[in-house]
Amino acid sequence: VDLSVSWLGVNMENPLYNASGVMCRSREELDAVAASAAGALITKSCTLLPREGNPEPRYAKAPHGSINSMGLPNAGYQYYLDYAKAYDHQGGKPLFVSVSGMSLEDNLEMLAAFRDADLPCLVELNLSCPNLPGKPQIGYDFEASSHVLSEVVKVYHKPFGVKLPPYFDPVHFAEMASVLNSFPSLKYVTCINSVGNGLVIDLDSESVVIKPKGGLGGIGGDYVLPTALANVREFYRLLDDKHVIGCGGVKSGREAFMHILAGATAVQVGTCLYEEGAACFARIRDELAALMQEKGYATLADFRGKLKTM
Ligand SMILES: O=C(O)c1[nH]c(=O)[nH]c(=O)c1I
Repeated sequence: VDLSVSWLGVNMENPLYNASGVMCRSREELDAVAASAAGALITKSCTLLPREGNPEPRYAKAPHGSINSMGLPNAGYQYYLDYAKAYDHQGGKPLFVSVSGMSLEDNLEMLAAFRDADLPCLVELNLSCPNLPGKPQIGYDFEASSHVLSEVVKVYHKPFGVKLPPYFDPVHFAEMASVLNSFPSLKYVTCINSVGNGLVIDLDSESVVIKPKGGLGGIGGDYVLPTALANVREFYRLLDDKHVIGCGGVKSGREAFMHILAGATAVQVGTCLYEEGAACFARIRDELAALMQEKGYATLADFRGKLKTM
């Protein structure tokens, strides 16, 4: 079977890569993803200046997934710009850069720097960090999203993507799709970011499991698969001439297959990568290949977006 994906001028030998935020904050972590069976890699969302992030513990494994309130810890955009400048873009694994400025001005300054560096990597603008106390998720404010994107396209003229929060209402899917469709150079969306502000309780200690925000954090893993699949399918259906990247609940070839069936061009792995390590990519890749073989599909295009309804 052929697991390759070619999209937006990049070629991936398989559709799997890390979710931004997991195994991608340092060059050592990024190199580990690049050295694994992953088909691509994406950096931790970056800010203008380096950030420590929230107090620890700020990530915890939960019975069916994970909770995190990292608070955007990152080395600052220059670090990832330098990594991108040194990266072997011809090596066959596309590098994506995630940008999540603390303000529109910061986003524009970082995007101008990436523009001027004229690198082959694709930029993913994060509109959905749920863990900055006092800062609402841009993606939940349709007017703010439209304003941010209007300013972004004045500065950044190359194709780019956005990381979206999960939506839970058909009216919201339609509203956000309408905003996104008015930006032709916005060529992909990654659905979904963690399900914001969940609360995991440990019964033995009768306590929350992470320190920031009284224990509130973004939820990932098995808990979010149905929501992730719904967002992939709805935006696949509603967006014009854009790709959808699936993220959420992928821990085997089965969930990767589901995301692609729902319309995903490629698929990111977060919680499972955090817990299992980079070996998960070869395992999930092989499971996906076996599933395709079993079902008689030779390529991803044979079943992409072909989810049956009743
Ligand atoms: O807390 C984080 O750093 C974080 N955590 C997430 O779950 N999603 C995000 O986009 C971010 I920027």
